[in-house]
Amino acid sequence: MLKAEHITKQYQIPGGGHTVFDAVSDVSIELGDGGVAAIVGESGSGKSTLARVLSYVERPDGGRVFLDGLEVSACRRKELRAVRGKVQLVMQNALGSLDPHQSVGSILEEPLRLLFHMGAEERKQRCLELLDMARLERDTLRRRPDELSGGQQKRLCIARALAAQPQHIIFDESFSGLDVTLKKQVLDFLKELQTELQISFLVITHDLDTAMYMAGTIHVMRRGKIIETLEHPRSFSDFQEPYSQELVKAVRSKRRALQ
Ligand SMILES: Nc1ncnc2c1ncn2[C@@H]1O[C@H](COP(=O)(O)OP(=O)(O)OP(=O)(O)O)[C@@H](O)[C@H]1O
Repeated sequence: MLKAEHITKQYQIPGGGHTVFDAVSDVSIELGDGGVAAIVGESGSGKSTLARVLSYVERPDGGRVFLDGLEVSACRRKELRAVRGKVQLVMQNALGSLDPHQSVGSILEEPLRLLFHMGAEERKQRCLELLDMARLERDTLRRRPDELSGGQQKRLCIARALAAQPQHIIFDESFSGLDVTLKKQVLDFLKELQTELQISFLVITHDLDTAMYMAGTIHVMRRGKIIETLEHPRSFSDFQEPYSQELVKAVRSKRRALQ
């Protein structure tokens, strides 16, 4: 269970001297083991900042983050080693987050060596399993990331996240930049994977449609705060907050534009 209590994260206002603002303000959220949740909100609402705090890439300025009862937000670097890899963050820019000089094989082998100290033969075997899980051809192993399609690059990022044997994977706008058909393929693949592995997924998106398609629990975020949380919404009309209704309108107009 990943649990955040009263998280606040501040940044300096650009050009504002030492004046700070709350990018995330008093957010509490719980991610159970298994299941899919989503955070939806427009650009700048604090979603990525919260994702970085939840995956202990950044420390909060206020509040606490717990993983299975361990207060990770208070852990020193050395203490974090025990839980390294348990929360994985998959970013929007797949290619940018992959080393272009490394082969797919060495990208996948790195976490296996660092986290599990696997020997060469075991690593090779595990890499093949990871490719299978991510529905990538086995001969992908020798290729470089820039030789893969956009969809394959996303799958590689997912395979790399899976290499760490995580309990939670946070997908931060990981599906934007894909065309409609490819996006649906990736989302369907993730749903299958989640059912198969029972890892908890947190999907971060500005698109309410994606959130509804993927998640059982939907948190709506605005100006650093979670303003509405719905469990298993059946339709857009379940959303009550006026801002959530604005997101609904955005989905409807996007659907009209695609017709
Ligand atoms: N490292 C940083 N330093 C200073 N300000 C930052 C930093 N990271 C984010 N911010 C600011 O914090 C606010 C929230 O940004 P964040 O990226 O978390 O929003 P978001 O909802 O993920 O947006 P998007 O959907 O565009 O990625 C924004 O005003 C952003 O400019």
